[in-house]
Amino acid sequence: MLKILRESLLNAPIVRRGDYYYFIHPISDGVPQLEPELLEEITEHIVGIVSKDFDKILAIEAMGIPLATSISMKTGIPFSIIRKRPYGLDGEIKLSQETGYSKGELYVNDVRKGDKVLIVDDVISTGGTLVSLIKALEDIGAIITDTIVVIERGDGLSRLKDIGIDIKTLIRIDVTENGVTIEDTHE
Ligand SMILES: O=P(O)(O)OC[C@H]1O[C@H](OP(=O)(O)OP(=O)(O)O)[C@H](O)[C@@H]1O
Ligand code: HPA
Repeated sequence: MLKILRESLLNAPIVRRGDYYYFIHPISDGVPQLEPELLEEITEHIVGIVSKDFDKILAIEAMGIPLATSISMKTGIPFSIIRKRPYGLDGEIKLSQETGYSKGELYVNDVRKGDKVLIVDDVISTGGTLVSLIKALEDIGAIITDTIVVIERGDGLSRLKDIGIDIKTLIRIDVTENGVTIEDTHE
């Protein structure tokens, strides 16, 4: 299972971003090109494991977008995007995003109290992005039916668990200067 994802991760190039070993992969970067077979394999898997009662998919810009598009087309459920730039719309919420190699802002629009949302993203690493986003959605009063992330690295998942947030991931990897190793595939 998840054969294409596993093989492609083992071939991922590594670059340094400060002290951070960053892997480059079609799902997390859009380069090398994203083959439809890989997207299909991942989408099938996601649709099979998430709770079915969401009425909106929330994608985190940028690399949550192809995943959300594909899940949306498979389920018929719409998606909106947590953007990196503001629109100034009524009710827009700004939050800080901190990863292992960057700091910035995210802007939530189009989520209301009682909305049942599925959050989707490509990678969890420090967990900084999801901690901020999930707190903001809880403040709005949205119901998070599931959070699904394709690739897990680092201690982000346990950081979320420590504050009572459970998410699902497809694969756990380790990244060093020599490349990616696969620690676990969550079938
Ligand atoms: O767990 P964390 O340490 O917060 O890292 C995870 C975040 O890092 C990437 O975001 P980035 O803004 O680099 O992504 P993009 O390439 O999708 O724009 C990824 O898409 C996650 O949103
Ligand atoms: N590669 C791609 N996307 C990421 C990474 C990484 O190493 N860490 C967090 N998002």
